[in-house]
Amino acid sequence: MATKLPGASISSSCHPPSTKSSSCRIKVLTTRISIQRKNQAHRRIYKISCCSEIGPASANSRSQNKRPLTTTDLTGSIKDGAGIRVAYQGVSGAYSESAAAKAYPNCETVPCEQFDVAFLAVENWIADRAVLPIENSLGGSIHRNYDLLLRHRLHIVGEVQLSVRHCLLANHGVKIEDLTRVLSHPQALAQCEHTLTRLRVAREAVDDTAGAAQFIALHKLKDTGAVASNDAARIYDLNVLAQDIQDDSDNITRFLMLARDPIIPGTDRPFKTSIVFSLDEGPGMLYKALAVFSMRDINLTKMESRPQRKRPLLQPVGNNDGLKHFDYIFYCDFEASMADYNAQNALKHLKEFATFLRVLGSYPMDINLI
Ligand SMILES: O=C(O)C(=O)C[C@]1(C(=O)O)C=C[C@@H](O)C=C1
Repeated sequence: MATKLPGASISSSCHPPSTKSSSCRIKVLTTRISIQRKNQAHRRIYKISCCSEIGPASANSRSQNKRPLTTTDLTGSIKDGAGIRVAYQGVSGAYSESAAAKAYPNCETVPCEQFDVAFLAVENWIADRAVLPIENSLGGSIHRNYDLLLRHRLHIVGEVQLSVRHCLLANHGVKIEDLTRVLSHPQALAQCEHTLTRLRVAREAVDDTAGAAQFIALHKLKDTGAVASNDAARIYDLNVLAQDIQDDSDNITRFLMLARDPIIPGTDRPFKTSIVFSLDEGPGMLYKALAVFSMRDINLTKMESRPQRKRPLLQPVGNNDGLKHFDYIFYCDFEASMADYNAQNALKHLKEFATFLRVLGSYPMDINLI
């Protein structure tokens, strides 16, 4: 059968990165997304159109003997990830790819150049899910992804916590004392602050940890190392000069899984809900907002404030007429499911005085750390 996707359909001048689905013929393009093909150095440009279509490659490619799908097939495949394409930022060997594999073990991963490309890949049906780092126990929040959550319309459908163990990688024959420079993702460099200071090497930020490993391997650099995973060492054939170089052995990154549609929240296991809201300026406003949770005994697990990009400066009321101050939006995670009346009432209450409120997702908590 032809795969006619609802909403925006996709077209491209080359084949999609999927090796598993070959039944789609893709054409006509307007918006461009560059996605790095897994395990390949070259990049292919994918283009997306709102008016194009995905059709059958040919009548011959249709499978004659396929049995009809059942609901069991669907629920099973979401859980183990079979047939699901998961976009992540970076190249093969990035921690985000490991997070994707933890969430959807048999999924097909789709490497993307930037975080916003991963959002677009899902919005435009190139991928089914995006997996994005949101916070790290040593480095703190990944602000870019907070901003993108608000800018895009995807829903959080899950979270994954991953223990991140960094290695210092170099080409074969290179010794630690040969290194004058180390490349990695800014978060990874921050997580290895002490080790890198001790080594007295210059730090250079690149888009992702595995990209740093790929770069030093490709250019056969003898004076430059990379902070990346054991997987990256294996994939790009690099030597591991040092293991576990993060400042604390408990280095955990929390990733979010995003989808075009929300999941139906349950009460059968621990759930978390993520919201974003804004408030009027005034004393005690944030206190009042947080009280809607505390008075219902709902535990908050994370708060993050970000400047409102469209209204960064506020003209205050009262006698400070000349002064302007910043206007913020608040991201908040709490331990409750939106299927729970208590949580619904808390949000109804918050809505009475919040100037803006959006539920980003209600999803099962990750309680298995790996
Ligand atoms: O560069 C990678 O490998 C990533 O997956 C990104 C990222 C991040 O953005 O925090 C993910 C986990 C680690 O905390 C370091 C880097």
